[in-house]
Amino acid sequence: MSLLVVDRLTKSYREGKMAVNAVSFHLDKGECLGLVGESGCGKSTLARCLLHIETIDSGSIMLNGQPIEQLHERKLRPFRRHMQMVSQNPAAALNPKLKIKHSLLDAYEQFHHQLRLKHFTFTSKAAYIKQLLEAVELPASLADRYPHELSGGQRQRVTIARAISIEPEVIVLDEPTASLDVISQGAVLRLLTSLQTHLQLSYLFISHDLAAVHQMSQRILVMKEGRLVDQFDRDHVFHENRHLYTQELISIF
Ligand SMILES: Nc1ncnc2c1ncn2[C@@H]1O[C@H](COP(=O)(O)OP(=O)(O)OP(=O)(O)O)[C@@H](O)[C@H]1O
Repeated sequence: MSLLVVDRLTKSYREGKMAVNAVSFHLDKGECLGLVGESGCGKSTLARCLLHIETIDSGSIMLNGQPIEQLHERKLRPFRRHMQMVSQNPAAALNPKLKIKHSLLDAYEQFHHQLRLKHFTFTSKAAYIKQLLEAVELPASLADRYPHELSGGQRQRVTIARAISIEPEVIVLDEPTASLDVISQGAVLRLLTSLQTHLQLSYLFISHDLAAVHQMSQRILVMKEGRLVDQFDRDHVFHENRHLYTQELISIF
């Protein structure tokens, strides 16, 4: 059974203009599914709909076989811990007034009563924070700093640490390296791949960059103007049957 099944998900902001138009796909356990498309094609809207940050117009979202698209906060809670997001702007994702250690405890404090951690252990706040920082290859000394005292790459590692802190099954990675320089981008992608293996995570990896999507993903979805126009296994990227739009993306690959 697939972990996440999305069926004909549709979202419009304004009458007649679909940001996401009847998008269907599934994500299997342990898989990294790539979603590529140019700016404005609806990738972030799709991500926000999956996380219930946006309401949807129609369609369904099944997580572990349960439909979640209509659930309201109380009933949604048990599912929220299974799906986390890392977004493109770590500066906006972290509260500037909180020290890193407090941001890292945020998800644990919300969900601790329903957690049974397999990889991390919570013996004390300090020990837990140390494990999380280690997992994303950051020094423990960063725990007492504020977000503005970190580099962009370090901040993104903190948001990744926060996402994995409650050991979700799915992480939606929405352009996780968009704000980073090329060297940090490579390092963060390698970290994400290593965490995926160690923590048995499933990713929906969203990017406008086909090269990054190709590096990370076993299967790739291509989105254009709100619709999925192509999907294929990683090894079939150069196949002659690729959609014209995919071929365009490949030409700038
Ligand atoms: N809050 C909003 N209100 C109205 N329209 C929106 C809103 N958010 C996005 N849109 C519109 O929906 C469409 C899809 O935007 P979205 O941000 O999902 O695309 P994207 O592929 O993630 O782009 P980018 O990579 O630049 O973030 C665009 O036409 C955008 O202008």
